[in-house]
Amino acid sequence: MKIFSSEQLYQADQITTEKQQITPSDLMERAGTQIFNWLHQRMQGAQVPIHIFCGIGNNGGDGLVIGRLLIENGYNVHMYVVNCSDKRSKNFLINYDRIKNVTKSWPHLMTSEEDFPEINPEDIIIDAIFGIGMNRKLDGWVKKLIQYLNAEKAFKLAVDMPTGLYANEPLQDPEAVLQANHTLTFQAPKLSFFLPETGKYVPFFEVLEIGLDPEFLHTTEPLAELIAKQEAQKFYKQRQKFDHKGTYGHALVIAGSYGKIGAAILASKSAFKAGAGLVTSFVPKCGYSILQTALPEAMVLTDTEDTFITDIQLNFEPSAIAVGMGIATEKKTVSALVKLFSETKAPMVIDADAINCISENKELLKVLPKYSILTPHLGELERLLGPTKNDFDRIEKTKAFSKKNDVIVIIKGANTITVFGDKLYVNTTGNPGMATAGSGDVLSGVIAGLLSQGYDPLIAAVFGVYLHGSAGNIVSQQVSYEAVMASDISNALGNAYLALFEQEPQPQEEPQEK
Ligand SMILES: NC(=O)C1=CN([C@@H]2O[C@H](COP(=O)(O)OP(=O)(O)OC[C@H]3O[C@@H](n4cnc5c(N)ncnc54)[C@H](OP(=O)(O)O)[C@@H]3O)[C@@H](O)[C@H]2O)[C@@H](O)CC1
Ligand SMILES: Nc1ncnc2c1ncn2[C@@H]1O[C@H](COP(=O)(O)OP(=O)(O)O)[C@@H](O)[C@H]1O
Ligand SMILES: [K+]
Repeated sequence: MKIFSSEQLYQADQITTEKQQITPSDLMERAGTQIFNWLHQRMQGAQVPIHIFCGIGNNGGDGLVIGRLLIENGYNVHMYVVNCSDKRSKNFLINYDRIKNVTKSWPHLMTSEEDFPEINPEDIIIDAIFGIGMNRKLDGWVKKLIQYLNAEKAFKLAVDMPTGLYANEPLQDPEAVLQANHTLTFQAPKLSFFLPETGKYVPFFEVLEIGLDPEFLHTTEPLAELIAKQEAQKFYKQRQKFDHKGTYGHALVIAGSYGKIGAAILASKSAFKAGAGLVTSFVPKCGYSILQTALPEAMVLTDTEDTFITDIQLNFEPSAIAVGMGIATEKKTVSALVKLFSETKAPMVIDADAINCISENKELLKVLPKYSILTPHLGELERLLGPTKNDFDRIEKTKAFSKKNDVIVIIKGANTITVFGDKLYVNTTGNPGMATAGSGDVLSGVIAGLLSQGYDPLIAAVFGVYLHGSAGNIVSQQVSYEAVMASDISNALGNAYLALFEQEPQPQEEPQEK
């Protein structure tokens, strides 16, 4: 699914009305009707008080449409206009006027704190104050209204987006954002829904299609691509009957130091689980017996040094490499990386301490192999790029880094984002159970396993992140978030592959009346 910017959505809006020869208020009617249908299906006429707060732009216009349709269908509706400006949009006014046709109780005009209504915990609040058109900080009584609504226990449903958030810009005032329980967003999710500073205000959302021009949606390069099952399925490469282990490549995992040999085991095992034909683990000498015992399928090469890596001597040509997990940042390890980066042709995942080595020794950037995949968590990313002001600034700086160095960067987090030049891929799988030691090592192994099977680096990155999160979801459903361990995620990779093509359970049909 595509994530469009607010500018692109306005453009889509305009093209749609032109091509479909409809008015903007027809489009607003579609949008409002979708939300009404959503509510009607769930409420089935229940007389719970519904408080609709409408701004003075088109988000407010949507709120007026929803209110009209609810009133027409006999719901218990209370409408308010958050009258923060006299500059009401044309389509707001059209729908303001239409309210007359269905009720004698005109929406309550709010102009100060004195107008805040009483709301009970079991009521419903609909936030149609601002959507993608909010263009400055909320202040005065409007900010107080948001805080007043946040303090209420009533269920809060945001129309298009919670008031106070921008679709694709950083948050300005965390104290002036509606804490929606659920958001119904039109046509495409917004980037801010997926970033830590803003996504916390969008715990649940659904996308409602409003029939924007399919050609525009199809041909426009989006701000970002959302990767869910449907997208991930397309990446999968079917195995052929006469394939043999050579077909799936020989992955090399360079990992571990004294006390951190587990990182090498987790990554090597995950490379196997992702489908690599052969896996060799390169570790300091102290890791030899540990690896041979813990992972008999892997071949092991060792450094001359006992406790950390100093010189990576190979006796084969790897088809893919994952390097850096638990290797520490000793001077000799940095020299080994310089040599590896300069001499190796295989596609490479660069993780953890290998990223820290780059941050501390910028000369490594000069030899960074093109199309390498860097997998930093936020701490590692900031060490690499320097401090960033907010989530959006971080993305922009990562894009610039990716372009400058011709590499793919995976920003790990709740919604991991893969960055390649201006392209962004936002992952949808994963859960807080994965915030556990070693889960990043598993990811590096998975991506190396995909690379070794011949997946293109960008696809290996995006698909690997999806599979890794999906495996994490499978584990957490079995054992709780708390009990997820990295080795469980690795073990669940097989089920993550199976889940890719599993049919979603169909909703049970109501039994027919005899
Ligand atoms: N294609 C689509 O996606 C479709 C979108 N649709 C809907 O339209 C919504 C976007 O509508 P929109 O452009 O009218 O913007 P909206 O969010 O109502 O606010 C703008 C108004 O608020 C004002 N204003 C701004 N900031 C302010 C502030 N801090 N404090 C005070 N005032 C402030 C600003 O005034 P001004 O800056 O001119 O003073 C302007 O009047 C979108 O979210 C969706 O719900 C559907 O109907 C159909 C298809
Ligand atoms: N709250 C979360 N939701 C989803 N995924 C998460 C969450 N927290 C962590 N993860 C995932 O777990 C992995 C953690 O990686 P990392 O921090 O490098 O772990 P480690 O260094 O211990 O191996 C990343 O892939 C990240 O996306
Ligand atoms: K809203």
